[in-house]
Amino acid sequence: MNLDTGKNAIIRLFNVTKHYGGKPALHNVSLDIEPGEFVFISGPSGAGKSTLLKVLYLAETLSDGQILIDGMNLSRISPARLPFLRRRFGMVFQDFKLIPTLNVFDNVALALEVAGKNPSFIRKKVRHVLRITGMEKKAHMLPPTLSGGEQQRVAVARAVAGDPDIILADEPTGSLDQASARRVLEILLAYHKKGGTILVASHHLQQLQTVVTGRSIVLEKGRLISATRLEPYAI
Ligand SMILES: Nc1ncnc2c1ncn2[C@@H]1O[C@H](COP(=O)(O)OP(=O)(O)OP(=O)(O)O)[C@@H](O)[C@H]1O
Repeated sequence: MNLDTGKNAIIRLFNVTKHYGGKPALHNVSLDIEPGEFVFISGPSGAGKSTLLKVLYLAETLSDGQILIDGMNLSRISPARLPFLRRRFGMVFQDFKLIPTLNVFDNVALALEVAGKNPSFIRKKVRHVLRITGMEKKAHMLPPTLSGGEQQRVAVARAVAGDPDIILADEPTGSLDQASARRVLEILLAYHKKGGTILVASHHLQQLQTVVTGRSIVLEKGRLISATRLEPYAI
C-alpha cells in the first residue's frame, strides 16, 4: 500500500484480518477513509460487515494487520487511553446493546455522564436526541418494554448524543418501518452534513444510498471485493 495516498485519512486499515477460532471473518482488508466520508458497507450475511465495525470500535481485537485512527495505531493504545478514543466513536450495534435496567433517558445519558459532562448539558442533549429520534415520550421506559424499532432508535440517539467524530452503524434501520427508517437516515445525514464520518453496514443500501454522496464498499467472505464512489439522487 502506498503510505502517501491516505495521508489525510481519519481511518486507515492495513491488511486487517480477524479470525474466530481459526476461521477468517475478515481477510487482509485495506482501506482509507477520509474525514467526512459516508461509507456504505454491504455484502451477504456472514461477509464480515459487523466484524469490520467491531474491530474499529475495539470491541474485537485484530488477529493481524493494523488500524490507524488519525495516525494513532490502535494496537499501541494503552488501556487507560481506550475510553478517550472510544468517545470519538458513536456505535449503533446490530443488537442495540442497551442496558436493560436503565430507562431510555439514562441509557442515552450514561456515556455523557462517564465523559464528565455537566448535568444540565446532559439533560438538554439527551432530550434533543430523543426528540429527533422520536423517542422523547418513552424516555422513562425500560428497553425490554420497547419494540425492536424503538430500541433501535434509542441506540441511534445514544450514538449521536456524544457528537462523535465517527459513527459506526450496524443495520441502523433494520428493525424500522419506512417512516422511522427515514427519520434515522435524516439524523445520519444531518450528522454527515456537519462533517461527521459515517460507516454504515446494511442490507438495505438502496434506501441509504439515495441520500448522500459516499462510497460503497462490498465485502464477501471477509474480503473487500470492491469500493465504488456513489452519486446521490434526491429523495
Ligand atoms: N463472536 C463470534 N464468534 C465466532 N464467529 C463469529 C463471531 N462473530 C462473527 N463470527 C463469524 O464471522 C463471520 C462474519 O460475521 P459478521 O457478523 O461480521 O458478518 P455480517 O456480514 O455482519 O453478517 P450479517 O449480515 O448476517 O449481520 C461469520 O462467519 C460469523 O459466523
